[in-house]
Amino acid sequence: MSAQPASDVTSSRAPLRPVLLAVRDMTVAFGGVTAVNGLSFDAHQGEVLSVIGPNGAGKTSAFNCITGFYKPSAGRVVFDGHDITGKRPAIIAGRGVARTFQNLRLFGELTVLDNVRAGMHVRLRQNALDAVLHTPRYHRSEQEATDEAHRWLDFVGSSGDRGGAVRNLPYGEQRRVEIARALAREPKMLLLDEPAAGLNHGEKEALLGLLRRISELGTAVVLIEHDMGLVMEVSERIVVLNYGKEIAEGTPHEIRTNPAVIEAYLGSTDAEARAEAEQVAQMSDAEIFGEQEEGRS
Ligand SMILES: Nc1ncnc2c1ncn2[C@@H]1O[C@H](COP(=O)(O)OP(=O)(O)OP(=O)(O)O)[C@@H](O)[C@H]1O
Repeated sequence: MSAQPASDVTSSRAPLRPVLLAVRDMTVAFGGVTAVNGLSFDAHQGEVLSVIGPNGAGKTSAFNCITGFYKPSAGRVVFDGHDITGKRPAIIAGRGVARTFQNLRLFGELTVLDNVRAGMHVRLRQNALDAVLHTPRYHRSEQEATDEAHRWLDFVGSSGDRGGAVRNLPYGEQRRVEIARALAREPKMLLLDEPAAGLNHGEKEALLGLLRRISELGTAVVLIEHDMGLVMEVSERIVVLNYGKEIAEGTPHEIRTNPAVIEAYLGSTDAEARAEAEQVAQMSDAEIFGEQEEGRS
């Protein structure tokens, strides 16, 4: 199937790059709860797209369907021209989709380097015989993997001890290692579920730069995030969910001024969602967009 742009939503500044991910009429139901309700959106090659919405809006459920952890009850997911609807996570990962989770999923007892090398395992040119016999090819391939793991750790700005157990690193460092591991798969698309959660101000600034560097590699970044400052600064487009439905899609400026979005956040009974809305309301356009426009011109 050739992915057609979603027709039921509008964006005044449609990206010119080809569609990489096309989600169409996707519904996810758990018993009586419809977590995602007829969701359609596109993500384009190399863009940074954020998926936002109040708690329980269906963001993580949508991610879980795209990456094969849940099967949608209806609808289709097409990635890079392939129908991946309901396929297993390993198959979808093999197509070039990598992700991180809301809660860290690193191998805590393994070293930082081994965690990242685990991410590239699928790409290593080794066979079981090489591994058992420790052939020169095996040693070469192991050395290449180690060198590459160091490069990805440098890329994400990791400064912790790479030979020690990952669980001993501070939380923000572990987050970086998780992103390095996902990047080591050399994905076409990286989905990040709340990467800024638990980070301090400096770490969020570093994350912002990292997200831009990832998109400059040509990797599409799809982000679930509650930190509206980060979302508004880094995103080219934003998709907004509420009660499982898409209520808006557009540029940061369009989203920030969209009455349905303001209503969804300000009308929420969730204090965190209201705080997010206020955070955006208090930011000036120059604050949000000035630096971005400059950086991208
Ligand atoms: N495995 C599950 N079983 C039953 N209900 C679920 C399951 N996963 C999610 N839900 C429900 O689906 C709805 C959407 O949840 P989801 O976690 O996708 O929202 P979210 O937008 O990611 O929220 P948050 O911002 O809090 O992470 C919620 O009502 C949630 O309770």
